[in-house]
Amino acid sequence: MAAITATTMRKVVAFTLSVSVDLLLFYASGFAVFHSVFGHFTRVWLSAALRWLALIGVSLLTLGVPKALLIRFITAHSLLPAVFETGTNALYREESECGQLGDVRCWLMFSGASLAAALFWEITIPDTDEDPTGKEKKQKARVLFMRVVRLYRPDYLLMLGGLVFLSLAVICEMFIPFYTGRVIDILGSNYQQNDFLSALLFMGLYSLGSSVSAGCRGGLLLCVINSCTCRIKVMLFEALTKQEIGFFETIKTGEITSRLFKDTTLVGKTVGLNVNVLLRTFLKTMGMIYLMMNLSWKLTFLVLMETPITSLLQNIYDTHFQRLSLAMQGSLALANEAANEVVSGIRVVRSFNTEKHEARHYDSRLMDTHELKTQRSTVRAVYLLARRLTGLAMQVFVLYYGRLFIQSGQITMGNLVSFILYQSNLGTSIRTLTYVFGDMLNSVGAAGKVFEYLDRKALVSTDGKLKPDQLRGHISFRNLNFAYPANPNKTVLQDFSVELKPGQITALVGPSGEGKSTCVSLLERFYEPQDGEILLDGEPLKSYDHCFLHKKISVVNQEPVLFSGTIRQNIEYGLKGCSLDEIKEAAMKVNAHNFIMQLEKGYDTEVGEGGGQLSKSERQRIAIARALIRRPLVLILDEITSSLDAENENKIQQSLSSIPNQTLLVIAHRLKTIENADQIVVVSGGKVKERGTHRELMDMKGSYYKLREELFTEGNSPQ
Ligand SMILES: Nc1ncnc2c1ncn2[C@@H]1O[C@H](COP(=O)(O)OP(=O)(O)OP(=O)(O)O)[C@@H](O)[C@H]1O
Repeated sequence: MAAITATTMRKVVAFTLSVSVDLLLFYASGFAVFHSVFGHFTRVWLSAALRWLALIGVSLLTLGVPKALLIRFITAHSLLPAVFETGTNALYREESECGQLGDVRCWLMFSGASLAAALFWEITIPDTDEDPTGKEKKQKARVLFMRVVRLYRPDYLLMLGGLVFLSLAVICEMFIPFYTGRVIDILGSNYQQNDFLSALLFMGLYSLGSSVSAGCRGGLLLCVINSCTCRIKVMLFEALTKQEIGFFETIKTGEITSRLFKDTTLVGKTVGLNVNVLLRTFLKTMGMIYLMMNLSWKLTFLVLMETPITSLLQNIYDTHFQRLSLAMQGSLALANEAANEVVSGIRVVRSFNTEKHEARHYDSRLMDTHELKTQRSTVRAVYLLARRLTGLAMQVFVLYYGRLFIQSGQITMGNLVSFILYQSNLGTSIRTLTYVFGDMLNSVGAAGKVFEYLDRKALVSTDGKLKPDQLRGHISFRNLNFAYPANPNKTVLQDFSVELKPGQITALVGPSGEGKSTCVSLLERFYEPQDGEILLDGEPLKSYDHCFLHKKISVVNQEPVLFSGTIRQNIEYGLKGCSLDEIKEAAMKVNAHNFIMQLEKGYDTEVGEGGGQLSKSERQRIAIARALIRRPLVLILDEITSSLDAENENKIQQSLSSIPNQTLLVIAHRLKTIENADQIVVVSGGKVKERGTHRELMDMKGSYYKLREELFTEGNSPQ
C-alpha cells in the first residue's frame, strides 16, 4: 500500500513539475523581447528544443528512465508547435494564431494532438526492440498476402473492372457534400436560379454516377470473390484428400472442416472484399481531406486530431472483440458437438433414459456461449459509447470554431455545412480503415492456415510410378515395425514377416487388438511402417503407381462404408464405364442380385446416407461386390463374415475360391471360415506366433489350438 502511495506521489510530483516547467517555457517564448532578439522561427524552434530538454530532464529526475511512449509524447508535444508553425507558413504564407504562442488554448490543443500522435505511433508502429519478431511477422504477412493476390490471377480482368468502377464511385461520392453546401450558400445569399439549377444538376449527376458505379463495382467484385473462394475450396479439398490417413487421425475433424469452410471464405474475402473496402475508403479519405483542407485547413487540422484517438479505441476494441469472438466460436462448437452427439446416438440416449441429463449438459454448454456473448456485447456497448463521445466532442469543437470562422469571414455557412458532412464521413472512413486493416491481417492469418494444408506433403507418398503389365500378386511383409502416428509410443507390429502367395488363401487369426487389421492398413498404404517394408512381386509397395496399386489390391472392411447414391453407383465406385451386366455379375457373386431386384428401383435404388436404408448384411454384400468388380489381384477380407448369415457366407466363399490366381488375405474370428486356407498365421502382440495349415496348427496344440478351444467353450462353436 505504502509502495503504491509513494509511486503515485512521485507521478503526481512529476506531472505537476512538468506542466509548470513546460507552461513557463511556453509562455516565456511568447515574450516580445525574445521575438525581437531571435526572430520568429528561431524562437519557435529554440523553444521546442528547450522544452524537450526540460521535460526529459524532469522525467529522468522524478521517474527514472522514461518509457518509449512517454518519450514519444514529449517529443511530439515539444516539436508540434514548431512543425505546425513552419508548415503553416510554408503552405499558406501566414502565421497561425498559435504561432504567437503564450495562449493556454493552443498549449492544450497541442498537448491533445501530441498524446494522440504518441498513441497512434504506439499502435501502428510496434517497437522493434521490444518485439523483434514484429518485422518477421510483417514480412510473412506480406508474402502471404501476395500469394493470395496470385490466387486471383484468373479473375484479374474482372477485378480491374471492379477497381475502375470503385474509383469512379468514390470520386462521384466525394462531390455530393460539396454541392450540398453550395446549394445552401446559393439559397442563403442572393439567389441565382441558374447557379442553383446547375448545382442541383451536378449533384444529381454525381449521385447517379456514384450509385451506378458502386453497383457495378459491387457486382464485379462479388463475382471475383465467389469464383476465387470456390477455387481455393476445391484446391484445399484436393490437397486434403491426398493426405495420409494418420493426418486425419491426429487432426480434429472440426479443425479441418473449419479450414475448408471458414478460412477459405476469409481468404476469398482478403483481397476481394477487404482490398475493395480499403482502397475505396483510402481514396475517399484522401479526397475528403483534400476537399476539407480547401474549405478550411484550420478546421481540418482540428478534425484530424480525432484520428489517433479513434484508432486507439478501435484497436483496443478489436483486440477484445476478436478474443471474445474466438472464445465464443470454440464454446459454440462444443455446444454443437454435444447436440450432434446426442442426435446421432439418440437410440442410446432413449434406452438409457438420459434425455434430461443430455438437455442439462447442452444447456450448460450453451450458457458458456451466452456468457461470452454478453461480455462481447458489453465490450461493444462501451466502445460505441466512447466512440460517440469522442465524435460528439469533436463536433462541438468544429461548431464552436466554425462559428468563430464564419464571424471572421474565413468560411461561409454552406462551406461549414459541407465541412460537417465531410467530417462525419471522415470519421466513418477512418474507423473503416482501422477495422479493415485489422481484418485483413486476420484474413492473412487464415490464409496462412490454408496454405499450410495446401503445401503439406503427405507423409505417405503417392509418387510411385511403377505400372508393370504383368503382376503375379506375391506379397511379402518383411520385418515390419509399426506404431500409429496418433500413438507413436505403442508398437503395434514388431518384426512382423509374412508371405502371401498368388493363388493361395492366407488367414490372419488371433485375439482382438493384436494387429491384424493394422497389416491391412499397411498393405493399403494408409501408413508407412517405421522399419521394414512390404514388397509386391519383389518391388516395394511405395514404388507402384497409386491408382494402379489400388486397382490391383481391393479391401472389404469390417464396417462396410457406402456413400449416398444408388446401389449401382456404389458398386461401380471409382471405376469408369462399367456396364450393368458387369455390375450384375459382381452382385450375383455375393448373393446380392436377388435382394436388389426385389427393391422398387432395382440397381437404381438410393441407399441413403452411409447406406442407412439397407441392412448390415446387404451393405456388406454390396461392399464385397464393389471390391470384386475390380477383379483385384490381391483381395483382402477383414472380418467380413460377422454380419453375414450362413447361406450368404457359403455363397460368397464359393465365389471367392473360384477366382484363379488371386491372392486372398482373410482376417476372421469364426475359425470355421478359414479352415481351408493354405496358410494360417496366428498374430499375437503384433508378432507372428504360429503359422501353418489348419491340420499342422491343430497338431502343434499351440495358440491356434487354444484359440479354437476358447471359442468352442464360449459356445461359439468353431465347427
Ligand atoms: N488408428 C489407430 N490409432 C492408434 N492406435 C490404433 C489405431 N488403430 C488401431 N490401433 C491400436 O492398434 C492395436 C492393433 O489394432 P488392430 O485393429 O490392428 O487389431 P486387430 O487385431 O485387427 O483387432 P480386431 O480383431 O478387434 O479388429 C490396438 O491396440 C489398437 O488399439
